[in-house]
Amino acid sequence: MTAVSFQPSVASQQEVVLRADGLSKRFGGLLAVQNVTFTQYSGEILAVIGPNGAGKTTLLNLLSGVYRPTAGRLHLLGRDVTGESMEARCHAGLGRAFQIVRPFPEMTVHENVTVGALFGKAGVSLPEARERAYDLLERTGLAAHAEKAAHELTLLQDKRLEVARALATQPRVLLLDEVMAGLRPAEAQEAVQLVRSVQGSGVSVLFIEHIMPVVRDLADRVVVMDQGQVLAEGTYREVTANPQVVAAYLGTEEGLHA
Ligand SMILES: Nc1ncnc2c1ncn2[C@@H]1O[C@H](COP(=O)(O)OP(=O)(O)OP(=O)(O)O)[C@@H](O)[C@H]1O
Repeated sequence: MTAVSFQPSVASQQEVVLRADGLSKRFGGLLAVQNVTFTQYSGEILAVIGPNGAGKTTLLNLLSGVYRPTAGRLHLLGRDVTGESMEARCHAGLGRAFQIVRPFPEMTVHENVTVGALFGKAGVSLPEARERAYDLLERTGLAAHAEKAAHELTLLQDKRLEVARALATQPRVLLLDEVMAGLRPAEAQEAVQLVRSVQGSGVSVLFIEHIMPVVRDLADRVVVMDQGQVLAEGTYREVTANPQVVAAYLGTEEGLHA
């Protein structure tokens, strides 16, 4: 398989926020991620898609520092973070929101986000963290629920809380792991607006998503993975017209848009 080289003309003028060079991850006999190379530019929304088992979650775990790569390097904002922990990457500007939301259930919504603010950057005082948390609750549409216990939230509100907690760490790059999963179409549209507003605040977003209309609406660029490798890279229109991509999704256009 050959990865399609893609050089965005405008983005190439911009700062590189994330650069993966030949990232690989082996689990025993399985190369779950193989020689993955891509660049993300400042302000871009980059989607990572691919059929089940393609290696997307493993790649996200390599980016956020859950796993160390078997081979390859990762640069965050020009700095080599390959050997650094999740915490160090978080302090360096990488935030992550998870598919399975795990807030502290007995703490209030506001307290949950305050914890994120305290965790993210060294030297943030408690009053500053509390202030930032209120600001983020406004931005993520949760202000009216600030004093509720986190376990009282609906699924959509949970996802908003997860994004607010990740933003509280003041990331330059936000990784989103299938945050639309389980949402009804109208709720997914609300979540799309939230991600757009995150981008509007100057944060670059890299997301894994199975829901193709969400990918179409959000992604400036799409990286398609299959069997651990980058199969194609380009705009949504380019990658969905690529016969190799169509073939990877069960060999039919319907598979791609299912
Ligand atoms: N911790 C692990 N140990 C062993 N194998 C693993 C581990 N994590 C993932 N794998 C394997 O690596 C391959 C890629 O899995 P991964 O979860 O990254 O794919 P994915 O694209 O995220 O899939 P999905 O869309 O179904 O979530 C799969 O074959 C999976 O079984």
